[in-house]
Amino acid sequence: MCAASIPPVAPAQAGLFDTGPLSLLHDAEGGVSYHPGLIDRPVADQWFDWLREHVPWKAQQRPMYDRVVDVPRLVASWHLEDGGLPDCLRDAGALLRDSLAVPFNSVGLNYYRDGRDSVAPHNDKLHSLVAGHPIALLSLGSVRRMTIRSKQSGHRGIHIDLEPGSLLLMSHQSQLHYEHGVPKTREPVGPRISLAFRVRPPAAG
Ligand SMILES: O=C(O)CCC(=O)C(=O)O
Ligand SMILES: [Fe+2]
Repeated sequence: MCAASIPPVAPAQAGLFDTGPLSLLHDAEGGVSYHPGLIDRPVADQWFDWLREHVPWKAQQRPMYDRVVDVPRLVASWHLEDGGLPDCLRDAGALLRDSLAVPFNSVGLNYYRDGRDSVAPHNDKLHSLVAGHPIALLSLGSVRRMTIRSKQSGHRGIHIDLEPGSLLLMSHQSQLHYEHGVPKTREPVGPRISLAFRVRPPAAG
């Protein structure tokens, strides 16, 4: 079980978001914001260790032009109602649902083994999201840098270092106008896991 020896959820000492959210982009739905220290570091580390070892990580492939290429990270996903949902994912989901008042019902996990793993610039697929609700990315493990860039050419991107225990909140609307990604790096970075909480329409699970 994850987090068996500690309280199910331990938001940072000073309270949820008290360590200072950073507003990165604005729109009518809250834009994009960064919230360091959502989860206390020892809890974040314990969740990371447990998930890394116990999640049935999947290597995926996808077509690219006339080839099939490896997706450069490992993934997993759960519906938050699933019986086999690990405790720490249930706790993290409950914390986010309660504190943000968003009915998150799914979590997608990304495992970046080292600096060669990445996610290319993209927006999350809007057809499999319920409009009006944000995407919440909870980071565990090593720091990785995210780049967020306007889809309009000529705009410089924003770079944000995603620390363990932090939350990045992206509005649904932001997915229309911005792309986000975690580029590969030659820096000697350790492994990182991100938990992406979303509100899926019932049919999409
Ligand atoms: O690892 C991250 O923080 C980003 C993951 C992501 O963009 C996604 O799962 O769609
Ligand atoms: Fe994404």
